Amino acid sequence: MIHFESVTKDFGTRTAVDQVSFTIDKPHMVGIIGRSGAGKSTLLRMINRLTPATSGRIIFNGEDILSLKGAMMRRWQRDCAMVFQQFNLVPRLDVVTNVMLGRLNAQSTLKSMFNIFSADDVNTALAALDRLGIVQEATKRAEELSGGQQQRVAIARALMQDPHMVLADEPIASLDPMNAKIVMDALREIHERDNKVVICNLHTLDTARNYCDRVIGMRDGKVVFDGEPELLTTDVAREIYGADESFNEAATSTAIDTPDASVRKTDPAGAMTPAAAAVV
Ligand SMILES: Nc1ncnc2c1ncn2[C@@H]1O[C@H](COP(=O)(O)OP(=O)(O)OP(=O)(O)O)[C@@H](O)[C@H]1O
Repeated sequence: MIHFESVTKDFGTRTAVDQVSFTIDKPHMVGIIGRSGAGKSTLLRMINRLTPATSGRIIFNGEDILSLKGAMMRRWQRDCAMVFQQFNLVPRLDVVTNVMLGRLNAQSTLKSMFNIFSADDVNTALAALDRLGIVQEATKRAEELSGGQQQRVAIARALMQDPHMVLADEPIASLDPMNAKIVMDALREIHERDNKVVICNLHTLDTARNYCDRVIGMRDGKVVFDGEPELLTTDVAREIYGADESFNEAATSTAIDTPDASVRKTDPAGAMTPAAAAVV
């Protein structure tokens, strides 16, 4: 599906991502972990073309997406929707318009300039908000919502792009554990129900273990671990984080409580329960 070949990013003399190669050949939910500065965000931003790579190739459907330009590049950016730590909503715009902004790349410049959306756009946006359990907030301004709600709006906006894959750059880093769980449940549900690749940068080991099918560990720009979460032992984690014997996993925990042992084994028809969605 997507193949990384010696992908490298230098910022001046600093190599943020160093010859990274791996393949995602199944619609997995992939977690990327590592200490601050390991290169996680830079890697994700290169996929989405927000940060230009220094060298290497990222092949998707036989095409090197790092060489796409103009309309083809914008098309690719629509195909791999990005969710950010700080949500990146337009605070004064209402929620449903924020969601419809996910369609901007798909319509004419004139329509985009005046935020002209069709009835179909409105209905699709409302359906996305409904799926995320926040359709009742559709007419509120984005700034009136809690952080967890705003992140769900951002995910609805990503869905509006009808992407091949969703990239999430530390989507729960600004959230409390309850909201973190709701947002991770939502990403997992998108992965399971729509069979989409979700690549998620995470600070916390327990979240990666609970939600991801595959975990990639980065250290100093290099991939130092790539495997199923079951293989992510404390020793391996110590290696990824470059920590000594005193390494305490709890220090990387968001304490997300997953009551049913593992959400990775939930009902594929809908991992996010309305009850969970209604809490925020
Ligand atoms: N625009 C930039 N200019 C210069 N250096 C940068 C830039 N962006 C990132 N870096 C450097 O690249 C390295 C990797 O940064 P990156 O943000 O990718 O790491 P990260 O693993 O996502 O960290 P965090 O978890 O703190 O977000 C760091 O040393 C960082 O200082």
